Amino acid sequence: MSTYDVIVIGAGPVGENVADRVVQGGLTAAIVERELVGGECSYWACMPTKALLRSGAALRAARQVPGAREAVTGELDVAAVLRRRDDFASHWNDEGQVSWLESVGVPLLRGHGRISGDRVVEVTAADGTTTTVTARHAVVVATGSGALVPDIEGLRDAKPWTSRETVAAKKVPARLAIIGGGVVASEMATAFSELGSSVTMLARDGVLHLNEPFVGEQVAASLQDKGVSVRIGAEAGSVKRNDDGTVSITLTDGEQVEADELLVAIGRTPNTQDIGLENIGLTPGAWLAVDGTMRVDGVEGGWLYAAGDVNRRVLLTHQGKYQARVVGDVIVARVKDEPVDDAPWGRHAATADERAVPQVVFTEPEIASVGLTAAKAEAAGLRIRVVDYDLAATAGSSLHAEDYRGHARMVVDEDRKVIVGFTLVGPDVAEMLHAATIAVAGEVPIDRLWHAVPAFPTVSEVWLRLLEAYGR
Ligand SMILES: Cc1cc2nc3c(=O)[nH]c(=O)nc-3n(C[C@H](O)[C@H](O)[C@H](O)COP(=O)(O)OP(=O)(O)OC[C@H]3O[C@@H](n4cnc5c(N)ncnc54)[C@H](O)[C@@H]3O)c2cc1C
Ligand SMILES: NC(=O)c1ccc[n+]([C@@H]2O[C@H](COP(=O)([O-])OP(=O)(O)OC[C@H]3O[C@@H](n4cnc5c(N)ncnc54)[C@H](O)[C@@H]3O)[C@@H](O)[C@H]2O)c1
Repeated sequence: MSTYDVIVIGAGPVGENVADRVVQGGLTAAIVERELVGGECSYWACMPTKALLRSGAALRAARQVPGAREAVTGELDVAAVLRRRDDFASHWNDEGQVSWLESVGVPLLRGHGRISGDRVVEVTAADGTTTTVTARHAVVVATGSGALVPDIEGLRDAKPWTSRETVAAKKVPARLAIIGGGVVASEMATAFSELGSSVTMLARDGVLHLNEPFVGEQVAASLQDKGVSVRIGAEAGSVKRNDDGTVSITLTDGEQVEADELLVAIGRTPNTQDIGLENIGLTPGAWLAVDGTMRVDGVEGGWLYAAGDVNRRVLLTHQGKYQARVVGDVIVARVKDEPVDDAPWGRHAATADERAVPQVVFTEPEIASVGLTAAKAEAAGLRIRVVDYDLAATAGSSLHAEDYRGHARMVVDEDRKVIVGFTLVGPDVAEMLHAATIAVAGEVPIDRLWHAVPAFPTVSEVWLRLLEAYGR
């Protein structure tokens, strides 16, 4: 039996960062991983999806600028795009990340981790051997999430693609159907239509419908321009994999959709089914509810923490890594009996999870947003003012691309005169997002923002236009 100060279960981006932070704080930590060190993000999510999307975006960008456009004489090289994707997924080999763990002094325990009692974790290796490790102070669950597959008749038997199979696809299907209208569905519809698939998107609840309304409208319109059949309101009733390998989807209105592959992208389920939660009075398969310092609710002694996707606060890598820094620091503070600062915006509170989550969706157009939408701000009881501006109406955007189309929205809390939400839609808006994140997280007063002068001629001049529209 080995003992460490902290044991982390799951070496995705979040678990890795928890372990690193704990060790930086002077404690010992070991990490348990059953698959690849680096987790979903490195091999089947963020990195390979963005690699699949980037070549198409670069081609579009060149085609939107006269002079460059004339130099583009061909179409996307699909094989080269897939090779680049393979490189960004490190060929599904985690040697690089294992070396990093070694370099930061975190032992890796390969195998499936299960909590068998208070602060005790059993690790079952691939050959079936089991090792028991004990944590002196804390166990952190960072086991992430997997694709949710709904109970639709015939769906599981039809062996649909989840995000994993789609992201790692060796060839591009001629016809791809997608159930879902969220982030994965929208990004993969963009990527695969640009790689040559004929895509049908069954977006029961709309396209990116949790964002500002203009987001889904613009993304749906652009997908349609690419030839994607965007079926808002369409719901799959049953699914069948045919003898010739194709898939037939019967919609609830009776219509039939035929495809070569079917991607199911309707959200995530927590990886907590088989981690021993029943041994400590928690429910297997449930999301782990946590307090503001990521300590799991209802565990006597307060030794269990959960960070990243598994706590359902925000299912994004950067936000999970932010939680990891909070967890690592708060465990160290508690062990060393140092003050815990878990007040809003304190060092040991993941306040931004509720107030300032940035996200970029790499569709065409790109979506960059932070904080609350107007609808969510109103639902939260804030007295707001919404300011909109046409992103195409700046000198910077007209230079950036011919026929630039985009939109910006700023949501102002009228009682505090600070921005609580910001959304940008348009080509290459991703890199403009951090200014908005700073304004929202920093609660920068509108009056002071007038002194943050955007450089001319950049697209970010939209900040000045939004302030002018708001008035002084
Ligand atoms: C297609 C797709 C694209 C995405 N794109 C983006 C993006 O562009 N930007 C972004 O911010 N987010 C993106 N996300 C979300 C992002 O991937 C997740 O938020 C992130 O991976 C969560 O990190 P995590 O460490 O919590 O979990 P994971 O990355 O899921 O890692 C959990 C790790 O725990 C291991 N594990 C699980 N159970 C056990 C066990 N019992 N014992 C041992 N090990 C275990 C798993 O093998 C895994 O390695 C995307 C998601 C998907 C599906
Ligand atoms: N660029 C990024 O930041 C990025 C990219 C991909 C994924 N992600 C993360 O991964 C997570 C998972 O993405 P996702 O797209 O699977 O989930 P999602 O929650 O973004 O979207 C799921 C969609 O499916 C719909 N839906 C739910 N049940 C359905 C059903 N039975 N039939 C039809 N539609 C149904 C929902 O209304 C929603 O529109 C997201 O939370 C996101 O944060 C992020």
